[in-house]
Amino acid sequence: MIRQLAAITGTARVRGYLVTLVAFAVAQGLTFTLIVPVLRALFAGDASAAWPWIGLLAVAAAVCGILQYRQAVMGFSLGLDLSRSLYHRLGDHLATLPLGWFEADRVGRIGQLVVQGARAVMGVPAHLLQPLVTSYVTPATVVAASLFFDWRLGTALAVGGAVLVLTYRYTATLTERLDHGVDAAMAEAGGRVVEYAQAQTVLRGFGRTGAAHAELEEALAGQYRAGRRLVTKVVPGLGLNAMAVQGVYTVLLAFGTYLVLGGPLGAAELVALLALATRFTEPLVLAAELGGAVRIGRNNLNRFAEILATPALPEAEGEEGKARPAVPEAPAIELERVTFGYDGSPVLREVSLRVPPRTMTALVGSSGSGKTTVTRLIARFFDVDSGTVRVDGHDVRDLTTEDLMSRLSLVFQDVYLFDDTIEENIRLGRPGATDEEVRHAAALARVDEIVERLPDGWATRVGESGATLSGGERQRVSIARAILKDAPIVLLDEATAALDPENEFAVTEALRALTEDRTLLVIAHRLSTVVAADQIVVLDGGRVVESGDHASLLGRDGRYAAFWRERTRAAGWRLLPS
Ligand SMILES: Nc1ncnc2c1ncn2[C@@H]1O[C@H](COP(=O)(O)OP(=O)(O)OP(=O)(O)O)[C@@H](O)[C@H]1O
Repeated sequence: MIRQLAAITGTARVRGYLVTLVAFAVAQGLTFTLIVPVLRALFAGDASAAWPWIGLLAVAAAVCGILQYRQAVMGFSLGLDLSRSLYHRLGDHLATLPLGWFEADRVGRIGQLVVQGARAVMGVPAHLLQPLVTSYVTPATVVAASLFFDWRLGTALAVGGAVLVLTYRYTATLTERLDHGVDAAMAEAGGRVVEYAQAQTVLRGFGRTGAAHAELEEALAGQYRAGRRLVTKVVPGLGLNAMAVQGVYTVLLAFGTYLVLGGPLGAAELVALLALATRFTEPLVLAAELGGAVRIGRNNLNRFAEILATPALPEAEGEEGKARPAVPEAPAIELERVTFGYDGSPVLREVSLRVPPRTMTALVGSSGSGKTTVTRLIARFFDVDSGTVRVDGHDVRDLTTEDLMSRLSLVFQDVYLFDDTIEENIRLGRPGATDEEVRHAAALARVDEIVERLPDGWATRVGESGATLSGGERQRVSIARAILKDAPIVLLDEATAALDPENEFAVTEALRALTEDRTLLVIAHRLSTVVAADQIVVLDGGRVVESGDHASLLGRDGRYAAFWRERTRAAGWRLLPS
């Protein structure tokens, strides 16, 4: 855990904190132990011999107080720096990760980690390291200092301490294994509750009202079972710990009394022994209780470390803000024998296609044939396994992210709108755009019609993820963004969901404004788009099986002709002889 902390905030900071902590714990142990000479002098009736020790005790207590203050300040500031540094490093690293890494469940987990995990990690120095270090160093100092004053006293405390540490270690291992089970069961139950809440529309729509949701019930039962197993182990463990404390205490008392009666130990030492035993067991009990919290802290640090260790896409060298000129005569988009798989098995196999500048290419194919994957590779969400993806004649790996993205507008189906005004959501397309330019793009995408209906017009916030807008309206805002961005190449995934006639018309108009005089690669779902394309590329099982224009492909009577017949039948169209 210390190594992980050092990796995040720097070795020197952590080392400085640990040194202060150890100094504080030693000072605390010495302060406790100085009671021995004081008591010894007082019991001997020699007050003048007691005063120097009392003076030393006061100095040690003052030093201890100063060090305690110092380590507390250092611990809290280290915690704050830790969370700040984690946020920064996480933010910097996320910006370099492949876009394809950001799947919905990952984003959810990052959210959880940032909110809960960072808070837990923040408390690690002050709430975990401090008690842990003092729990062991203070008793060890007490033992060492007692040995100096009286070897029998020191030996008795050392043996008692060792018995307690061993007992606590044993009970900790009993619960440690079960802790993992409880963690997993709690995570599963938490996930199921969230899923249950999110799936309410579906559940109610299919008559599954009330609490009857088998997966949730099973997860909650699993959590209960894991909790019970933990209780059955923890309670005996706690009992064993308590018995060990009482046992050590009793044995120390009996042993001390025996030594006093036998002569070698004085009453002062016996009182000191019992007083020290009390101070001594407290930190050890605390250390035993901290086991679970240490594991949680370590797990959270591990989760952060895992994200930070995710390799970034290698970034090409290039001058900031400077785009490479397009290679003359090169296709705007070119895939050359591209093979790619998300997790090993290829999803695209030897795919080659060329999209000349200012033409429209339609990608068609059955669900899962790889259409979306082609567009993701062009936008470099991932790097290809083999082959090359070129934009304006350059391998996308040779373009900086900024340069590549300045050439592309992505209009995909999962439109993300921020909880801000429509205007600001559109401005995301080009942050430096003037109000007039934003309004102009909005008008071309027919977003101004939406704004007229909103209660506060342009100032209306669209809610989280644009929740107050319909699917078609959200898409129009995303098209307005792309119009404002004014990139020469547009990658478009046409809406599959049926839009109402008004939205359908508006979206078609908006797309016309966006795609005019641009290079367009579209995952086509509408037959009118397919017919209008300069080139149609048919994908099947990750391979290009046919390409050409509508008439030539129909004439070939192959896969495309079959696709066309099926789609026209489904849409209620009749295929007219050409
Ligand atoms: N992030 C991912 N991780 C793993 N596999 C994926 C991922 N995205 C897609 N796939 C798989 O890759 C294959 C191609 O998916 P892709 O989304 O490119 O197809 P598609 O032709 O666009 O399908 P659809 O028309 O249904 O959107 C599918 O088998 C899919 O399960």
